[in-house]
Amino acid sequence: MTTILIIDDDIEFCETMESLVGRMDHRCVTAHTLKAGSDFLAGNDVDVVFLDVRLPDGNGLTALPLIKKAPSEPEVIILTGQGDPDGAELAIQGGVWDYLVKPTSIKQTRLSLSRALKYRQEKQAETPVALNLDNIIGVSPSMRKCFDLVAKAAVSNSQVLITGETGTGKELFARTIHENSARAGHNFVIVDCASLTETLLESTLFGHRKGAFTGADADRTGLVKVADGGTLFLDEVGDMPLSIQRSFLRVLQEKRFRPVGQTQEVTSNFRLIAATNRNLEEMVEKGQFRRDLLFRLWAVHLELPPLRSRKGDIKRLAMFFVDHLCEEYGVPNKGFDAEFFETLSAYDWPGNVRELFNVLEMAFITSGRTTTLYAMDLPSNIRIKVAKATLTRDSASTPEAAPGDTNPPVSRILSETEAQVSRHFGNRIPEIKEFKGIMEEQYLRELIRHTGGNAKKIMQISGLSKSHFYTLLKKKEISISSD
Ligand SMILES: Nc1ncnc2c1ncn2[C@@H]1O[C@H](COP(=O)(O)OP(=O)(O)OP(=O)(O)O)[C@@H](O)[C@H]1O
Repeated sequence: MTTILIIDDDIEFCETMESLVGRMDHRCVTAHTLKAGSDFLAGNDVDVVFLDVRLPDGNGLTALPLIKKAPSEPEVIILTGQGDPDGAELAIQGGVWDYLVKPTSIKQTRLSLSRALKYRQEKQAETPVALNLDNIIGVSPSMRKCFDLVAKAAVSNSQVLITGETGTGKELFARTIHENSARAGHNFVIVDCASLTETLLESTLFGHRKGAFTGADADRTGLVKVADGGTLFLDEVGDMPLSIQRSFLRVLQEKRFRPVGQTQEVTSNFRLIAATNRNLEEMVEKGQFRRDLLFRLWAVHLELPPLRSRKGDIKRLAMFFVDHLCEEYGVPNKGFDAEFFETLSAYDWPGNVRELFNVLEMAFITSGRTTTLYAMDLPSNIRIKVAKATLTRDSASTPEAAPGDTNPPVSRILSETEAQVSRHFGNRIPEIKEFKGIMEEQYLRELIRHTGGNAKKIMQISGLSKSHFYTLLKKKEISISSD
């Protein structure tokens, strides 16, 4: 459903907008401060933001760049009490869709909103959808942005620079770009610049003739040549010595090079994807990386987010990887106890997806033949860190705050339902009874979690009678203490 966010401190105006937007069949959310609006944008998909200029905690125009950079990259319409030509100019330069001065007519507001939404729809339809992303898991807005870039990179031939912390999937994304590109029928060649000495890196990249240096007892084809027609993936490019950066820049420009000890040049039509977890701009400033090479590398820049900033993906990644382990070990699929996921989401994952997969494999092995994975199966160092962090957080937060999870409860119910449905039914649409059953179960689990199992709050929020609530728990086999 299309979501419209109104950031305005005029409560009466917000109510008028809510009714206008509601009549257009869109969801409308209001925020009366910049902070409340930004918090909502950080965790939710928003299509259009109506933004006031003078707000109690700051100026809307100053906050515009941050609002435009929110994960869902919303369109922005400025709706201000004071018309100001300079402000309008500033806003348009900042990429706003429209600049309206209050009071505006209903017709004008509707028209502006409809146009912004139409533009957004067209913009989103531009993304190629035929990508094969079978091995990449992620539904968070930041990952969806990465998929859009993968799609653009796959249809182009330009250099790609992938940055991100260790274990965020740089190699996986590089391979995915290659496999979705016109070069897929040729080699995907990996060179790890960090693991080779300067001399070895040079001969690995460009090849050498027999006898070119001590130990060169046979001709060797360089990996740049092996990547002819395909993709060369330079991992840890920040570790490439300056002397090789110079020769490599020439190879990138001319697509020809001379193997060590050979007089004739060799050509190679390769596409370069480079990756690093280092800050190349900083390295350029310190004279450790060539600026001209950096400019060449980042024709397309894909920045992979750390796992701790997209905790909504942890559950799907875990289900994907444990299913894969079950298949590999030839055992029936395993289920998960709710606390298992809670512990995973409460941990910070400094080693990102690689660390998550290692931990899951340990838990999988510990669980032996049992058909469910419990938090107890996780390595004790993780459980201890989570327990300590939760204790510190609990003493400072409200009882309703779930550890490590910043999504609103309704989003959690919906995303849990979606995950369960896709797990059980794949692409098939379930019967309505089955679907309702799953949704009902997720609602109950979230309700218990949100209230910490407090019966009075449960009845207040849900409107259920005690007996009805306990009948439902029994039917769904949910125990209030373990959930
Ligand atoms: N979004 C994802 N979906 C599924 N698997 C993922 C995802 N991201 C990473 N992985 C898996 O995590 C592991 C680490 O990924 P990868 O080696 O690509 O990370 P990296 O960023 O290149 O790490 P490093 O910087 O240490 O070289 C791999 O097993 C990869 O398949």
